[in-house]
Amino acid sequence: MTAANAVTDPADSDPHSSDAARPPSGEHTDGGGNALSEKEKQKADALALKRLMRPVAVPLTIGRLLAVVSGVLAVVPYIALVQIGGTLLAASSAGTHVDGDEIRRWLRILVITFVLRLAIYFVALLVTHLADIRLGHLIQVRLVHRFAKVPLAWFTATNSGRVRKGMQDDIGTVHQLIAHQPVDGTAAVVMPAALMIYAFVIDWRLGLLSIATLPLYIGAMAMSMRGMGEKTVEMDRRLSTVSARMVEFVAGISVVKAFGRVGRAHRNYQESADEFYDFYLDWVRPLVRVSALGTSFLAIPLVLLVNIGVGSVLVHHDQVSTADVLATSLIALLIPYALETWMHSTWSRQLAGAAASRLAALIDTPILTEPDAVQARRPTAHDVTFEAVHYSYGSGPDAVLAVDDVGFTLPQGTVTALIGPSGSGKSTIATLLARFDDPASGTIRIGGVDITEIDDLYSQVGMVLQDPQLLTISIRDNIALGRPDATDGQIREAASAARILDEIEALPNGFDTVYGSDSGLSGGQAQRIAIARAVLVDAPILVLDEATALTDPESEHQIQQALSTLVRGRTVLVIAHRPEVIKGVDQIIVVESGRVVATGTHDELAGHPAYARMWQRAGADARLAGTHRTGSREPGSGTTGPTGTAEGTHR
Ligand SMILES: Nc1ncnc2c1ncn2[C@@H]1O[C@H](COP(=O)(O)OP(=O)(O)OP(=O)(O)O)[C@@H](O)[C@H]1O
Repeated sequence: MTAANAVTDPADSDPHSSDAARPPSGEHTDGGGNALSEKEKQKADALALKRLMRPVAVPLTIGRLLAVVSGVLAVVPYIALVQIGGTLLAASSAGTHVDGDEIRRWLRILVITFVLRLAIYFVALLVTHLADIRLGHLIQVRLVHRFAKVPLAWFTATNSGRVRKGMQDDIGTVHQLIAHQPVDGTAAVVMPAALMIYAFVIDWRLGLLSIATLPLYIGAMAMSMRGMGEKTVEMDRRLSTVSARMVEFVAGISVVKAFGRVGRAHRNYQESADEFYDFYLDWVRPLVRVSALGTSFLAIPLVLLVNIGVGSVLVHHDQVSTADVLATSLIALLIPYALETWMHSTWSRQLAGAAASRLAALIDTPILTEPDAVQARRPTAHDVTFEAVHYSYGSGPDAVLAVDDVGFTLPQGTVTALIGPSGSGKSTIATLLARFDDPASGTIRIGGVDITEIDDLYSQVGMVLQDPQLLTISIRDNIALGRPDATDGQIREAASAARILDEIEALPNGFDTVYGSDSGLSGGQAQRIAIARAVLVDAPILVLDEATALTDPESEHQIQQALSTLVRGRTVLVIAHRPEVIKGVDQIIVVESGRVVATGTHDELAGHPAYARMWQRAGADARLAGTHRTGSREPGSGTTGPTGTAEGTHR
């Protein structure tokens, strides 16, 4: 098992295990998808936490044991104090010399145990902090590995918000628990327990006095803690919503601003923030009153009054010594402090439980099955077949059926255009070929091999999407993304084939220019860099999202040229958003409402009603926009269509 895998059991990460079916929000359901009760949720949180902490269980146990030793050692300075006080008082009441050796001996013991206790405490914290750093790293590595295999369709704005919260906030919340709770929480129980026992050993009445106000405090705190678990979970859920809404808002800010709808888009975030504020205020207001009352029972003046006041009476009746009273009074002052620490660590534990649940859910995000290392295959031919493929976005009543019983073949070395109205399922069909997600049913094969069994599918299927997806790294690395071992010569060749070499060299830092940081690029330039990337990968099958729909004629021309080099000799599937770009292709597949309604060449489809509808729609759109720059005609009109992406790409 690798370090990264150690965060969860291999069985835990099985995408088909019940855990994998858990929603990624950290919201719990039972096997049947029913919501769990708050008690069950807390139990699930505790289990998730235990599971998350498993890789660092040993150092955490060491931290706890050291905290026990440190807590017990905390008693010794008090014993020394009582002994020193007793020696001084005995000498003063007998009118004899103070036994200096005795005093010095107890002073030495006091100092040594005090320093030793602090040192052990420090080592305990060091051990747990190192464990925390290791665990944080393991979780991050595990998450990154997991996300690399998660279907792209999963990365909605809401899930991306959850990833951000998991990677940043939740790992931070769990830190408190791993690095501090084992030591502080253990010491907070052991130290007061040991001190209390010692107080009872000194005198049972003084022992009782040292904890006299404690029941009142515990009563008040129990009242304020009622329903705390449920409230904490609720608070966390609401915070997650606020966080997800904020991410949604920020992700769409450019569009929102462009349409002057900041107020409306902001409303979702504002509403969730307001709801959180109201919830928090309602919860905390009465809590503060009760806990203020509880804390007053442990106030120093009250504790001293009870201990020294009643203690003096006992001294007066010669039942105990003054030193005994002083020692137990000091112990009485320390107990509330330890209690506070304990309460704090209980609270941290609850918060961390919810955070751990969310992290566990992220770690278990369902992934695409990987081909078995032994059975993984490489196709020798490069024709593509879709057989009875179904695919839906989401599940349950909200599921959107995007691909409905789709079947077709892309013969090797041909260009096929997918065409259909907006929302008909073109992009979904095309991205299924690159395994952005797996179909709910049906099979996709390359050269007769099921794509789920193909080793390194990305060397078989290249993609050029409308959004070129450049990263904030150098242009060189952007081009070499799919082939990091490519030489400079190969990268330059790819850039040249994509008609972008001269423009890259004209940049201040050439290929070293960091995209988006040193320099921005026009849409057309970015698109050609994406084409250079695909040229370099040299995959025999290519998925092409018609990339020129939104560019100006000059850019379109350059992209056409780059694409014509790229598609040569490959099996190509073009997602055509405009019918006028498809006239020269080998095959046209018309899609409507997720179904293939017609297949053939432009001429074969000339009389087909679905194909005719496409052209009518395109004509209407162009007239509406007043930008019918291509002069397209409906099929059968006897006029040749325009030169478009696919025509330009036809071999
Ligand atoms: N991430 C998503 N979540 C939910 N539904 C989605 C998602 N992406 C697409 N859909 C839905 O799936 C259906 C097919 O969408 P798809 O993007 O494949 O169509 P398209 O033909 O490529 O559209 P366009 O030409 O506008 O790009 C549509 O109903 C769409 O609303």
